[in-house]
Amino acid sequence: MESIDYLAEERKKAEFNVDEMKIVWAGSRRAFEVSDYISKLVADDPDLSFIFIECHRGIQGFSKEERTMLPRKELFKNTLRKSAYSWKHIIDHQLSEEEAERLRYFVDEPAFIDSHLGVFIPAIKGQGTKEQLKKWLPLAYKMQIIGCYAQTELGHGSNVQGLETTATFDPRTDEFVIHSPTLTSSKWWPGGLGKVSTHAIVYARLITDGKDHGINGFIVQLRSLEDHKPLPGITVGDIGTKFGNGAYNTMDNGVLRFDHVRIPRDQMLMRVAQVTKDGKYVQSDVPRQLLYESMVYTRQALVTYASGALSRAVCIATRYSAVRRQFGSQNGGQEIQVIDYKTQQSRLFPLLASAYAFRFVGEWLKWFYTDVTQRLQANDFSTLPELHATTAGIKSLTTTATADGIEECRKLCGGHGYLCSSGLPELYAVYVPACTFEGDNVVLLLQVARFLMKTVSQLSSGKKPTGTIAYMGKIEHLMQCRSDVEQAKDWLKPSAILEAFEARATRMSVACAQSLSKFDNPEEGFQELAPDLVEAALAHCQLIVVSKFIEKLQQDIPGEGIKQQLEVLCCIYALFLLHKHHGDFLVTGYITSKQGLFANEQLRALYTQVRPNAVSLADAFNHTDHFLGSILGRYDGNVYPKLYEAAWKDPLNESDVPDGFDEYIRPLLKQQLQTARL
Ligand SMILES: Cc1cc2nc3c(=O)[nH]c(=O)nc-3n(C[C@H](O)[C@H](O)[C@H](O)COP(=O)(O)OP(=O)(O)OC[C@H]3O[C@@H](n4cnc5c(N)ncnc54)[C@H](O)[C@@H]3O)c2cc1C
Repeated sequence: MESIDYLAEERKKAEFNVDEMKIVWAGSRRAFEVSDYISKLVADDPDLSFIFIECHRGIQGFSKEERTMLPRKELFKNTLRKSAYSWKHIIDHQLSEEEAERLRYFVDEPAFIDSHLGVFIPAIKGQGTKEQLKKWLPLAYKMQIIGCYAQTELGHGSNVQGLETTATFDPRTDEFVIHSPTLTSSKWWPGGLGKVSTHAIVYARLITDGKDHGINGFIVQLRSLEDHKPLPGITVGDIGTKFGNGAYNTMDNGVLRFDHVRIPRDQMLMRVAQVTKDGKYVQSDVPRQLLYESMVYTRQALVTYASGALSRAVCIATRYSAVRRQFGSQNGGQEIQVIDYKTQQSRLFPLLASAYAFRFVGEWLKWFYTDVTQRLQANDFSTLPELHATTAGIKSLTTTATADGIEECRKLCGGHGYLCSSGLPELYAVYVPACTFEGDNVVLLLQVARFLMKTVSQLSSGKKPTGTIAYMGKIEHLMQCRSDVEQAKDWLKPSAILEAFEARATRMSVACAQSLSKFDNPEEGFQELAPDLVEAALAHCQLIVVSKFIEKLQQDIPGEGIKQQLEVLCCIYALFLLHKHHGDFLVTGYITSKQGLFANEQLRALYTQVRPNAVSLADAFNHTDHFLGSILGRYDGNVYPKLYEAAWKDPLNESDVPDGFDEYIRPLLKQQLQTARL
């Protein structure tokens, strides 16, 4: 039977070509085609016809339907099955590395394989010598070994220098002895460690000849490759159930302890520093920051994932807001679609705009990361500090905004948003640790602040700032200029927006630097002023996102109405931030309160402009119903019958009379609690 599209009227209102926008969203026609093909491969799961996999309740293929209802052990086993099944797909369909990454993305289930491919392999690539790459990468790429990234300990995460695990060199046997000297030195959190990984990159204090040389990475085998049992001296397990149903509980985040475990000397990752046979510590000319290159890689990737996660929540909330009606029926007509309420628009449309903004800054960050890594190969390390600060800052900004945005989308869906079948609770639960892993978001902004303070302090020495901090080169102008906005529509000019964000960021950084200079001890000053420094760092990062969106619009973007829509979204993103952080712009003296009110007036007008296009802008994300995993966000908008249907699939509804009636409900009703066995 032909299905009805309940959102067809909304789709007819679009003032742009949705198919062309899908390509802009994907980054290129090729990227779109790969994503489209792989997402459908996963959603349709064609191999199911001949593969029979026995599983709890008959779950097969890439189904996600019952994930939030499964007990942890079954959930985890099912994830193992899906990972193996994905790997089989990758081999059977001879998928490229890019396609394989897309496949894992659309399978949409955190698993050990993510740590293996996403951090273990990049860590070896970034920190290993040529010989080490030759030995370990083929094994890892074929999954003959499975690895994880074991840095965080029970006692220390953010403070990497505080890690306690030791790697002491024994020149007699040419080995390192890996040891966990205290309870707090237990490795704690690494994904894939608990139950699956056979190997780990273990970060430990390198000790040779009684001297501590700081933290270094070591490849350590944890489990037998025959029976998967932990090797002698290794204690390893899962750290326990995490937040939410389903969600990140598919991942075996682990705990690991070492009791004097010996590994050969050549399992120390030696690109940055070496230990010779006689125990001499030799630092190479490669900067120590490269030790954390894999974190930089992961952080830039997390920015694109942020746009993906936010776009899912926004897609669900936008479609549902167009389906949902409340109040305002006249003469027996239909009630108002909740998407037409200005309050709904003022909460939803900035998130829609943010999803696009994060997409474009993610695209740019990927380019920047590639550019810096190419320079590194030519021993040019000049842009490495900027890359560190930028990936840290943009990861922090986008993941915080995305986690908050998903929760806002849940609220935008009212009561039904609280049901797991809306897809939003699980999306939030699975996403929110991104604010913590790969660096706590506040700690990351403090790193950006250090970079900014250094930049400001170097301005007087004549060092010309470049790249994302080039704007500081215009410090004299930016410290004294005033906004020339005279009416609301003047805020549509990219130059007006850009100067506002540059002036605000510069003034906040300079104010922090001036306050810092009053302290005799700069470190004490930094601690005291940390909240202001975090705000200055955020202002700088918001400027980057806004400026990259504006830069994107300067490119040639073909397609009917595409550029106009993106211009509207760009202005919504920037003016929403200006409205939200109104105080910053006022206090730093760049705008008057009247100009602030103009920004808000313009914002409201932009919401009206985006309204007819909202559903189509969400369609342009090209999410399949399988990937969205949401009844509220269904493409066809057929929400109510499907919600009703889904309720009856809950295990509680398997019988009319619940298990426990005889023991606990009947005695209550019959006033027999005194004799009941409770
Ligand atoms: C789901 C998940 C997966 C993970 N996967 C891995 C993995 O694969 N491998 C791995 O090694 N680790 C992993 N981790 C660990 C993760 O990297 C750490 O949790 C993270 O770096 C934060 O460190 P922490 O837990 O020590 O937080 P803490 O640093 O203890 O943070 C606690 C609070 O203190 C604040 N704080 C800390 N330092 C400062 C400071 N200098 N100034 C101001 N405030 C500060 C923070 O902002 C935060 O509010 C994972 C964590 C999670 C949640």
